[in-house]
Amino acid sequence: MGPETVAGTGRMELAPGPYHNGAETLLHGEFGIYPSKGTRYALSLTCTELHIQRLVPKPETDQRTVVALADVVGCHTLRSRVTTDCAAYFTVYAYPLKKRKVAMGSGRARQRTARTFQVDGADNYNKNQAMAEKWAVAIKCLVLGVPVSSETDISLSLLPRPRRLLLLLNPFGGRGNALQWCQSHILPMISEADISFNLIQTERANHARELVKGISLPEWDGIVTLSGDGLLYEVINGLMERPDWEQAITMPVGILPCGSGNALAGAINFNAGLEQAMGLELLQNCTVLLCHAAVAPLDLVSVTMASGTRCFSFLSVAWGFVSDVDIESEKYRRVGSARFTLGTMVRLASLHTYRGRLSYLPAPDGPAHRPISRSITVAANGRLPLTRLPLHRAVSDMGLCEERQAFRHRGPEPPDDPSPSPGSPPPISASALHPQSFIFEPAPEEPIGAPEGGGMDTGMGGPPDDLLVPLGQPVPPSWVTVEDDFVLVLAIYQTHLGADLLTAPFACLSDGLIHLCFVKAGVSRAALVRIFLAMEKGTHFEQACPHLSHVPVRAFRLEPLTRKGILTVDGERVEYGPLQAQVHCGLARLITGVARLGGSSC
Ligand SMILES: Nc1ncnc2c1ncn2[C@@H]1O[C@H](COP(=O)(O)OP(=O)(O)OP(=O)(O)O)[C@@H](O)[C@H]1O
Repeated sequence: MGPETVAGTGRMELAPGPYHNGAETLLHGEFGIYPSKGTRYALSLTCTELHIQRLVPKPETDQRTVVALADVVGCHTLRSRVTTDCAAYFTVYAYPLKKRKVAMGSGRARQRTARTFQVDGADNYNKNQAMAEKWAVAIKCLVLGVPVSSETDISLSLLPRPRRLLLLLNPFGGRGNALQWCQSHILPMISEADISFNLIQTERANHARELVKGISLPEWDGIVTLSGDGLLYEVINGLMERPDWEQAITMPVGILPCGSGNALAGAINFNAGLEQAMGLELLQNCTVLLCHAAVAPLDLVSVTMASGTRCFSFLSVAWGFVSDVDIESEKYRRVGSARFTLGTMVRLASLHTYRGRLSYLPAPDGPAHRPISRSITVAANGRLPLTRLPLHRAVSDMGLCEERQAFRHRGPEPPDDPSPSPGSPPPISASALHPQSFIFEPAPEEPIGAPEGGGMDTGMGGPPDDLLVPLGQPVPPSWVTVEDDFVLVLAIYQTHLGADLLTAPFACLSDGLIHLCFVKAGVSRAALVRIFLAMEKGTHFEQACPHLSHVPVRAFRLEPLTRKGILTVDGERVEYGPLQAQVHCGLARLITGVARLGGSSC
């Protein structure tokens, strides 16, 4: 069905129906375009798309442009500097993925499009402005996940107030181009999304950690790191070290990948259903998602070392091949993510094995979802100054100026429901993927749960590790122990180990599971290479390599018996020696940009 004249109005409008694949049309109207060339367009807005159909001059074909709202970051209303112009305007900012010719890389990039429509149906400005605002509000609501239907009375009061984000940038992350990417790609986009921000460059390791320990949290709607995974690790641990950690850790955190590994960004990209991406494409994807505001619960794993040090990890604990490559490849940092390929080749040439004892508490068939009561208070007693970029050049150059929109507070966020999403994939059961290992302490009849004595209290902040006993004591009888020679042991809780390494495709952000993966000695170099190559697509488990095992667990203990080695937590080197860990389901909140059941907005 094509455009039709709506009776009584004399205006060409798009009618809902098969034209929009059956999706409900929320708004439709006919507008000019800016700069004006006499061209007229019919616009139709559904929950997921903006359809743009040229009407005058009539196109020879029935071609229309469809803008996916998933690619839209914001919409602004504008007015002409010419006072006699009674038209109002609105601009839609979108970043669709486009193929481009490049010598290397994926050959895709998001390209900014800013389309400005002229609302001129009425003969006075106020009426045209009200219509432009209605469109801008509807588009922004859809981008932010505010429910809108054709019955909704669309007005400014539907919109939450603009978000305030604390951006922390490590100028030395990855290849050191975080600041440049921030200025050229991130800040223009988040300004178009009406996000206020304060950008702070870290000056040293642990700066971000100290900073988040001291900030006034109600001033912010989220803390976002512009670096690799290491800076977010600092933020998470800084929040957990606060006396008010229980409230602090509910602060939504986000990541804009400017590091070399970018594992969590890879997981966020995957969670959003986007194609695997690297470099600038991944950064653009994550920035678009950040503009979409949706927040999801994120599992944290509490890791305790022999010295009693406890930290909170969102990604992985690694020993052997993975941690060796990670730390030894630091010296190739200038080549960016290729440092891992280089490091892998060097390590393969001198493949080490490590003897160790690995004990774990297998996960029961269902995911470990423990609801955590949380609420966020939003106050407006700004302490750190908020900065706002001047509006994007393209707007001010056009002879139009930005409308000031009076955003109204919607009051404090209601407590969100951290209950499991019914849509999440079922967990892989321990029995389905049980490793062919020598088991020391089988005790299948023991109930899985807290050990006698109620678990371990570290005396530090954070929730008690109710599944662990002190490192000096034997693991509870319900645990399984494997003693062997390993090439690598990797406890991973997100899908990705690097932006292009889909290591645990079955993992979810908050499935309450630690995916314990290990490769035992005896694996050939060729088989190991095949595993890592297949990991790019996440098909390595389909190879049925007898040396590769995966067990979903709730807690584990790793006791290295080889004297020297490297242990990492989220890619950061930690003391070498015994350590143990347990998962805390959905303890943190991650800005994912994709609304899921149980999620919320920041
Ligand atoms: N200004 C700074 N100077 C030196 N080190 C810093 C600074 N800011 C942060 N760091 C430290 O740099 C380390 C690396 O940072 P980050 O992990 O963010 O980048 P990366 O290593 O390039 O990325 P990835 O972890 O994804 O490989 C972290 O341990 C962090 O604590």
